Amino acid sequence: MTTTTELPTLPAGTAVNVRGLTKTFGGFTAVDHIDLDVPRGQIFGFLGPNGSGKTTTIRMLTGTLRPTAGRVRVLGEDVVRHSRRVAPRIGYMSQKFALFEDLTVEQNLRFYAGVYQLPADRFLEQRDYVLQMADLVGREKELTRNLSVGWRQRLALGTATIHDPELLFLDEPTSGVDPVARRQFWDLLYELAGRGVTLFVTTHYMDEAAYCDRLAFIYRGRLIADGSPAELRAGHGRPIFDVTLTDVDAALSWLEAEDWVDDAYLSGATLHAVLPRDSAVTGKQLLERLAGVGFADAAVTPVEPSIEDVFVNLVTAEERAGGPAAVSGPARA
Ligand SMILES: Nc1ncnc2c1ncn2[C@@H]1O[C@H](COP(=O)(O)OP(=O)(O)OP(=O)(O)O)[C@@H](O)[C@H]1O
Repeated sequence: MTTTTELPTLPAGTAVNVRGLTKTFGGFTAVDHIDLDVPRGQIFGFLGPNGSGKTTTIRMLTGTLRPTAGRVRVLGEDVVRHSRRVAPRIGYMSQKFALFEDLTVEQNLRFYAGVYQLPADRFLEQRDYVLQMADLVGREKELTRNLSVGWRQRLALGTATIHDPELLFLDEPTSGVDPVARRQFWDLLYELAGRGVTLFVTTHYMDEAAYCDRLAFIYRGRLIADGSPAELRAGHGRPIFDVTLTDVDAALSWLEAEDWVDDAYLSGATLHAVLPRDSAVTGKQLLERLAGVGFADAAVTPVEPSIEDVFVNLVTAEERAGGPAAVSGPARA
């Protein structure tokens, strides 16, 4: 049942404050007692694999889905009780880009300005800003259906910000676009953050984590860590070696079976071998052991943990501790 008691006062600098947020669909728990605090003016990255509960969380934060339990406060308002007060102050760019294909770029912007009841003069001001910010100047009259995915993504950002929101939720905004367009899109997000907009961004691209001020990891509906990228990396605390060689699959199997190796997995084209926190095994010894079992062409380099390493480590720990059985739940109702 949703809590309806008055909530205690929050520090002024908090954009999102969530306690015990839970959503169940039938017998399946998609979001499981999440606590979150997002400071104003920050880029907050909400990371997790497909089906981990990111969209369900965002929908509860934006007031479009009622929580099964828990408290949600956005910009100081209780979203469950006062979603109408919050709506004009937030923007939401959904995973599927809610754009009208048969309308032009400008008509889409005008439509969303209408949804937010922007006065005509304010619309003109905001339209000019959004077109310039999203680099859409000159494309005002183009039909949305004729735009490439990258341009649609920019237009979707434009429609989500046409009313100049204080807080913007972006659900996998860079999904399905090439790495160059992804990088350029992040530049747009930095521009918005530079104007003081708080950004809550979900992604399953681990490299995008580095662009965020603060991160939270969700896995199977549960929050398994949060902190700044530096804090999360420092918390990893175990030696990692990058292993390059020809027979990656065989080396992976061998490393996984060795009891002096904590974890081994593919990281891009190379292998990462994670040793226990108190391991005395050096890179040179690891190389010798690999050579000793026939991996003669192996090269070993010590590396600092990336955010992906941190996430793999957390997921492994969660699984060893016996988390819920399946990442995917039932089909959507
Ligand atoms: N309306 C619904 N009815 C039943 N199950 C649902 C519903 N919405 C979401 N789910 C399930 O809840 C789980 C979390 O889904 P959610 O969309 O929040 O994940 P996600 O992390 O956003 O992943 P993706 O990026 O793939 O959308 C999934 O197992 C999904 O199938």
